[in-house]
Amino acid sequence: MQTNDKVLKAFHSVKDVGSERSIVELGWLEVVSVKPPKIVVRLNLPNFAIAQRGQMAVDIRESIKSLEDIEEVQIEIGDSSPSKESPIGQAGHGSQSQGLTAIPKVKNVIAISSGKGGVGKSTVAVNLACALSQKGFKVGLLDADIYGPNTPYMLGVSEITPEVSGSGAEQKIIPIETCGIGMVSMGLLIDQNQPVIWRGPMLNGIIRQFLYQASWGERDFLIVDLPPGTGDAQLSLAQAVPMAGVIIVTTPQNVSLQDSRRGLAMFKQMNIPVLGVIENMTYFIPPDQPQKSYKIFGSGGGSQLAKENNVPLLSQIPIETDTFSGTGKDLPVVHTSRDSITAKVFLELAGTLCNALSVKQ
Ligand SMILES: Nc1ncnc2c1ncn2[C@@H]1O[C@H](COP(=O)(O)OP(=O)(O)OP(=O)(O)O)[C@@H](O)[C@H]1O
Repeated sequence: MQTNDKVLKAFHSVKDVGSERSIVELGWLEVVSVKPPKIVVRLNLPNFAIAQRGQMAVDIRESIKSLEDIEEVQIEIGDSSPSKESPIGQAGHGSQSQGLTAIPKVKNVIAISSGKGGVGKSTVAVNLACALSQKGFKVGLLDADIYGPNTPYMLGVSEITPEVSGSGAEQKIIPIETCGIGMVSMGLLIDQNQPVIWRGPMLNGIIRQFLYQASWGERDFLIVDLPPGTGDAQLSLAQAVPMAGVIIVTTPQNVSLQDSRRGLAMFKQMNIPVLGVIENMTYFIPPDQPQKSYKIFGSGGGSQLAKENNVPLLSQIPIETDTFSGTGKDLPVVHTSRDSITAKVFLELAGTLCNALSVKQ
């Protein structure tokens, strides 16, 4: 029989990246119960270390292999009681700390969100995923935007239906591997002719299925492209999985700011780290005069939103014709035109993100 002390010893190798000290020594890990073959532990992380929880969950799972009789570990986050879900619509008061389940072998879950549609959220999600993959990371992309699932088009795989492995309760969706990333889109599995009103309620249940019943395998990053706004998808995701954080995409004009503010406030309320703001369509680069740039949508929106919320402005992305995707045949600019200004901006963004999350490059 394992004692709490013996169990704690097994986790001495799980460390805070910043101080390189064990989370046991730092007092961030508590053993809640030991009932072989299962143990329950609780991670009480200070704010500055929250972004590491995905990696810590993976390391904790790895560490239990050294414990006799223990095959399963349930990881609670924060000082909450086990697995109580807040009903949709009432969450938002620290709900990211309740009953979360990490995806095995998936380290950093990053959501890409925006206040309103059409600002380039999917463009950012797809190109950021490709940029991280070009840096040598294993990257997954979950397109959770059931209202406008664009990523299959942006990756040129809209005609492909993902394969399923196993049978019965063991069935798993196999991500489509393309452009260096593994992608699963709800759009490929939900009938797009079905009225939107039916698709909304379905979302709550299936977002978990896409998180846990896709065979993601080992991924350093899982980028989640959320629908615009502050709806069920955001809440479902926040209540399911520990997230490294969320990135808010906005455009330079002030009109998109009000919606972005609302979105950002919601994530903050749910204790999800806001990693920063990305301003898309900051300036237009004419294809025939690449040395020129025009601020056709005004300026200042991204930096204002970042400043108001005390988060960094992570990146300013230009408008380039190579980035535009509209035909289902245009692959992500980071994949097709590595020398373009936009590809370089995305690669820089990937580096900034790794630094912010203390991920070694
Ligand atoms: N920086 C850019 N340069 C050129 N075209 C862009 C850029 N950003 C986005 N676009 C184009 O604008 C359109 C909308 O972009 P995208 O689908 O990424 O927005 P979205 O915020 O995800 O929209 P939705 O909320 O409808 O899913 C697409 O055709 C995309 O190719």
